[in-house]
Amino acid sequence: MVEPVLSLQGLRKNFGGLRVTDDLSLDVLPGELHALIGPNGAGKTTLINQISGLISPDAGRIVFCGGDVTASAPFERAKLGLARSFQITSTLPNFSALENVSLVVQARSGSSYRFLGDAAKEADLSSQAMSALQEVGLAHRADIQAAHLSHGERRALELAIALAMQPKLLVLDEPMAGTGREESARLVSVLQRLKGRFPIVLVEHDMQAVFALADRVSVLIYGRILMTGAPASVRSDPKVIAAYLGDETA
Ligand SMILES: Nc1ncnc2c1ncn2[C@@H]1O[C@H](COP(=O)(O)OP(=O)(O)OP(=O)(O)O)[C@@H](O)[C@H]1O
Repeated sequence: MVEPVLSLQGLRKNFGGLRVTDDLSLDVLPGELHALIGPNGAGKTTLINQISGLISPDAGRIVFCGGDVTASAPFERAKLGLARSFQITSTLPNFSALENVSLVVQARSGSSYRFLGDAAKEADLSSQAMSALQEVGLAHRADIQAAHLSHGERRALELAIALAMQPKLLVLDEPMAGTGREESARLVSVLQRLKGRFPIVLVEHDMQAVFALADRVSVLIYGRILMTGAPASVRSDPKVIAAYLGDETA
């Protein structure tokens, strides 16, 4: 049996009297792009906040790469390789695209630069950061301040930052939100290229993107998984159509 990279086991979360995560179990397998879809208020953000450690579940367990991280802080999970890219862009606006990625490469590499001189260190940081920018199609914008990038380019920059972290799991919270049709298509093709290298959990309302990218889709309704399956079977499932997709499949 394949060991899941991430295993959510019987998670439960209440906000006051409202049960937002309801005995939820879900496995993310090596290399898969696992999309999480569902109507507004279904509990998707609350769930990924529990995965990244911003919110503690009231009950249940979160196992990441074989270890129990239920009680671990977000930075501890990040150190283990759990990378999350936020719904609201989180780049440093006054730094160039290259500097934004270089900072992450530097933080990750840490003490491995101890024996290098400043110039060699600088060159190595830049070349690693540049190759992450290349992978997301932003190399030609390397010297532009993040504040001056388009919305879609900033989303791509976030992906480059996530790549530079060399994650064991990448959690993406609505990467297509606020992007136009063209930018969204460009992000889909970047994700097409990245997928398979590490598992990705993708929360996204753009169903075209979800069905183009996902290996498996989980549908969340009222804090519960209604169904997990291949995109084609989810898309044609009467329960899913009734609860969420409606006309979107037409
Ligand atoms: N900190 C909180 N305190 C109280 N209620 C909350 C809190 N965070 C979320 N909720 C409620 O929990 C429910 C699920 O919210 P959540 O943001 O997880 O849904 P979602 O599926 O991500 O929605 P969307 O697609 O609109 O982003 C909603 O009813 C929301 O109002």
